[in-house]
Parts: sequence; structure tokens; C-alpha cells
Amino acid sequence: MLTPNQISLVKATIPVLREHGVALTAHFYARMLKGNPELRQVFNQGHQRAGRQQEALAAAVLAYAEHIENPAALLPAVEHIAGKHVSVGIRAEHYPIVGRHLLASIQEVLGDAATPELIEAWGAAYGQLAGILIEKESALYDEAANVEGGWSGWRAFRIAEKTAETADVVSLKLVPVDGGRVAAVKPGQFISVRVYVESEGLIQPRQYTVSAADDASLRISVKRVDAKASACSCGGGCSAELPAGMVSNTLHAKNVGDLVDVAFPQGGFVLADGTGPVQLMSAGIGITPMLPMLKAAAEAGREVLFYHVCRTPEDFAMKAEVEAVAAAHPKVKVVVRTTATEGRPSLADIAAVTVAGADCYVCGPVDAMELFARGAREGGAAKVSAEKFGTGMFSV
Ligand SMILES: NC(=O)C1=CN([C@@H]2O[C@H](COP(=O)(O)OP(=O)(O)OC[C@H]3O[C@@H](n4cnc5c(N)ncnc54)[C@H](OP(=O)(O)O)[C@@H]3O)[C@@H](O)[C@H]2O)C=CC1
Repeated sequence: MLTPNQISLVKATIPVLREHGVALTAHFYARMLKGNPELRQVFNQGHQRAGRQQEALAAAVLAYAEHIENPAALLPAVEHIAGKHVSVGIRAEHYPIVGRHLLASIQEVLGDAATPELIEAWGAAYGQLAGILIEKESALYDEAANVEGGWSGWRAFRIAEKTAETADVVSLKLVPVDGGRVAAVKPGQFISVRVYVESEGLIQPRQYTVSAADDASLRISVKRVDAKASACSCGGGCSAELPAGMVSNTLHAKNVGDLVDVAFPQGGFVLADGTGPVQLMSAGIGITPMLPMLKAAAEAGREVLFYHVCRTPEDFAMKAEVEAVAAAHPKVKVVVRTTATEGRPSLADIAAVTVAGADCYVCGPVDAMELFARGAREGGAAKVSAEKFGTGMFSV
């Protein structure tokens, strides 16, 4: 429990965090990854290089300082972060390391302004947050270990099938090397996949939505990411050219029979139970969580609008699967917009297709998600949920 004086001291740093938060977190990551280089295998080095992780952490530290009197307000963010942490293997023993580097960074960046009292207050604040996260993460690890077909930490999977979906998307069907069962995945959840990235000399984990699953396998569908073709969609104002997708491109180079490590499925961007209409809106590779949601909603007999934006018909990944679901379920309607010929949809276009009262899910580039969410709300959707891959939280 923080004392009233510690709460005031943490709140007094809010203006500094607003202005210099990213400088602080950039200093922190550089310090921690130099002092504890083993953590380079846990943190996404692509996001580090693009500056996304530093921005996301700065935003999180600021949000925490702003809500220091009522951390319960951050519960949805805590649940999201805990799922990501468990998925990349962050454990209780990592927290003291992070805390040590964070406090030292506050001291080093603020200089004389960082009085011993302030450092002590931030130490207490960090301890409080770490305690909340450790408890939540420990519950998620236990849940993953105790469910049938579940596991805690990394489990070795073999690539059983590799299918080219489009010119730059491949699907990989993964089966456990131990021959055991695979626990049920909620439609929309993601797994972390961990591979050795030769060019970096590093093991790296990344999250991929499960695009199909059964009790013996998981499938992911991965888009190749070229350095020059990358356009940052993090929403954090990154304008620099982004590095090539080190894990996605490593996965593209893998073949049937190769092994990867997989973490238990996580994530709260899932199809909610219900009987009402569902609207699934995706752009590009954002289709991956929509496909399992489509199958689940169709099988439950719900009315579904599946709306997808892609550049050309050839860029429509898993098109045959979507069409097969629609053919088998008359209450499923598919609308595809190809931007190469029709241009991008407008807000009015999205509002016009929206099913009034639908539970709407959106996924894809950040700008497209914002457009879909606004259009769906204008068109009378009951609820809009969004998923952004990468760092931090996203709300539309
Ligand atoms: N589960 C998840 O959270 C996942 C999220 N993603 C996210 O999806 C993003 C990119 O996917 P990717 O396939 O590379 O996207 P692309 O850049 O290839 O774009 C895909 C389609 O979306 C259209 N589009 C892009 N921006 C807008 C917009 N503002 N309004 C309307 N249409 C738009 C493009 O139109 P045009 O031809 O005009 O560019 C194109 O037709 C990634 O940033 C990734 O973060 C991906 C996978 C899973």
C-alpha cells in the first residue's frame, strides 16, 4: 500500500512523464538489455528498433501514474498485458530485474530532481503494479497448465503442413511433437511462436492469431514483411522505415518437419457468446482472427456479415474457406472490397453495410480499424471490439 506522500510524489512526476516519458523508457530498455542481455530473447527486437516498445511502455507508465490512486481502473489493460507477458514467458523472477533498471533509469534521467524520497515512492508504486501483474500472470500460467491439452511455458510443435495462401501469406499447421492433445482455442486468440533468428543470433517470440485449430493442431497464417514495404501502423506516429519481419520471414523460410516453440493461446479479443448478429470486418492479414470467429458464429446459427478489404482478389487469404462457410450457412453474408479497383471504403460505405445491433469485431491496419469502428457505430452496431497486434493497448 502506498502512503499518501508516495502517491503525491508519483503524481508530481506526471508532467515530466508526459514530456520525457519516451526518453526515460528508451534509456531504461537500453540499460536493461545491456545489463541483462538474456532479456533480448524475450523482448521484440523489431519493436525495439522501431521505437514502438519504448512508446508503449512510456504510455503505460504515464497511465499508471495518472491512476495511482485507483489502479483498478487499469484492469482491462492489466489483463491484456498479462496475457502478452504469459505468452512470451515473462515470470515473477523477471520483475525485480525490470524494477532495478527502471528505478536506476529514473535516477539517471531525472538527475538531481530524483530525490531519494521520489525513488522510494516509485519503488513502492512499481512493487504494487508488479504484484498485480504477477498474481494475474500466475493464474494464467496455472490455467494453461491445468486444462486438458494445455501447457505452461513453451511446447515444441512440428510444422505438419505449409500452404501458400497468397503471394505473401503462408499458413503453417502445427502439431505437438509430444503427440498429445491441444486444448481448445477461443476464436480470435493468439499464440506466441518462438524461433531462432539466424541474422540476429537470437531467439525471438512473436504473436500470431490462430487461424484454425482442432484438438490435435493449431494453424497460423503469416504475412511476409519486407523492410521497404513496411508501413508502420502502430498508431504511435512512427515514420521511420521499419525493419523486415524477422520472425515472420524466418517462418516463411521453414519447411514441413521443422520445429518451433509455441506458447499456450491467450488473448481477450474473442467472439463473445450470444445469439444476435455478428459483423466481422478485416483488412489484409487482419483476416486471421476473423476466420475462426466466422466459423464459430456460423456454426452457432448466428447472422454474420463478413466484410473484408484487400488489394486484389488474389490477395484475399483463405478465400476458399470463407466461401465454403458462406455456402454452408445461408445466414452468412460475405462482402469483399478490392481497393485496387474500387478504392478504399468511405465511412458512409461502412455505415451502409453495417447490420444494426450487431456485435462488431475489427482487425487490420490501425487506420482501417478506426474507419471500420466509426462506420460500424454510425451504422448502428451494438458493440465494437478491436485488436491491434504489437505493443500496447488499442481502443477505437
Ligand atoms: N490479430 C491481429 O491483431 C492482426 C493484426 N494485423 C495488422 O494488420 C496490419 C496490416 O495488414 P496488411 O495485410 O499488411 O495490410 P495492407 O497494407 O496490405 O492493406 C490491406 C488492405 O487494407 C486496405 N487499407 C489499408 N488502410 C486502409 C484504410 N485506412 N482504410 C481502408 N482500407 C485500408 C488496403 O488498401 P490500399 O490498397 O489502398 O492500401 C488494402 O486493400 C498489420 O499492421 C498488423 O498489425 C495483422 C494480422 C493479425
